Amino acid sequence: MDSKSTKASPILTDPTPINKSRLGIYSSLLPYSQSGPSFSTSMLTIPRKKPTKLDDVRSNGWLDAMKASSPPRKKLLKDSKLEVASDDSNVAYNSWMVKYPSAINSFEQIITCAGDKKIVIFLDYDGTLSPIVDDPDRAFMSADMRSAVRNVAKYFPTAIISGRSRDKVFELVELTELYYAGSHGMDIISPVRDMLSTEHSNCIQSTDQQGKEVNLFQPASEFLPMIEEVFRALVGNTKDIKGAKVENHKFCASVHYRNVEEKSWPTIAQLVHDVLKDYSRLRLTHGRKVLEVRPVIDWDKGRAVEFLLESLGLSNSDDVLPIYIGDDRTDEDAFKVLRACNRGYGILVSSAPKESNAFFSLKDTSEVKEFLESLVYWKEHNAL
Ligand SMILES: O=P(O)(O)OC[C@H]1O[C@H](O[C@H]2O[C@H](CO)[C@@H](O)[C@H](O)[C@H]2O)[C@H](O)[C@@H](O)[C@@H]1O
Repeated sequence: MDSKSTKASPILTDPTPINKSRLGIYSSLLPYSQSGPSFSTSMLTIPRKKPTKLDDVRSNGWLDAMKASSPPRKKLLKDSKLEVASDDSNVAYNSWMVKYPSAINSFEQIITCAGDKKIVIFLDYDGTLSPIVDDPDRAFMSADMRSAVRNVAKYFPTAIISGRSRDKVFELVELTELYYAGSHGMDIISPVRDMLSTEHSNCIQSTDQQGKEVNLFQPASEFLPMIEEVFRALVGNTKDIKGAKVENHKFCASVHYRNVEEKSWPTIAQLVHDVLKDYSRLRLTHGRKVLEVRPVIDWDKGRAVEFLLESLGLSNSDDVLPIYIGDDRTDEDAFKVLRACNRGYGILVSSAPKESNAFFSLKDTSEVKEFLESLVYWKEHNAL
């Protein structure tokens, strides 16, 4: 393996105060700020409440984020009150779709805009290619979805960008014709390009499972032992919480609370917080009923999209139309990149209204499949 690097590392040597804010622990929100009040205390005596065990996660916003982290599953309608509520949510969803139109209904508009441009497809995995299920180990992709992705990849360069480890997502997708980025884009396999490997630090030439020469880019490689250590601590700390599950995704770790009783959410959040407080170079982000622990580096799914476009020789080009389909908060970083450079489209998969940087929406994984199939049909029947 030949490691060449010249460009600055994306690793941020973050000073502690910034890390605290990244963790959501703003000093002004802490019950007992170390810095003290900015006005004279001789004028005013503020009675201070004794901190309780769960104050950290109540004050830093983790709990609110956890409650809002995934749309509730549809309940069976048993009475008329629920029917009214359902009608209301349909109205809310339909008016939300004015801002985020269906990518299926807007298909003509999308392909008109594509014109002769080269379409590049980026796909998230969980909630996009496989429906959200209770057990992350059983989030399988249907055979029809696999076939839709395989067909899309015949005509358009296609990459999967997942929060899971690259190996895990490859095991689930099983398609060798795609490019894969695991650990929220912190572990990327891309085609060999000499120019690229000298521009990015931590980019090395390697071989993939099929023995093909590839570029392996791992901007957070130095965090590997730290994530392993934190993973063990998280497993230990949460072992008595019924339903909790911790996954090691190589450059990040996930703590799932989907199967944990809601009354124990403050406890699990506090236990994760207790581990993280000793790691100022790690931060926490929120996914769908999952707390995600990741390095404080200037790298995310958006940067991964830019990197992959560059690896494919398709960056800075007006004849390229990237389309990114994803359902999660981490996908917003990719939507933002596409919106900021004013090319390509983010498509949010959501059955509930939520603010997004995407341009279009799809309701669920079956609509994702339909959209991918439409692209293939269009390519086979209309494109040159
Ligand atoms: O970037 P993604 O490919 O969407 O991965 C994000 C997380 O996905 C998985 O968790 C989510 O899906 C599970 C299976 O449906 C579900 O049980 C869980 O509640 C969801 O959060 C994965 O297990 C996580 O590690 C990923 O970070």
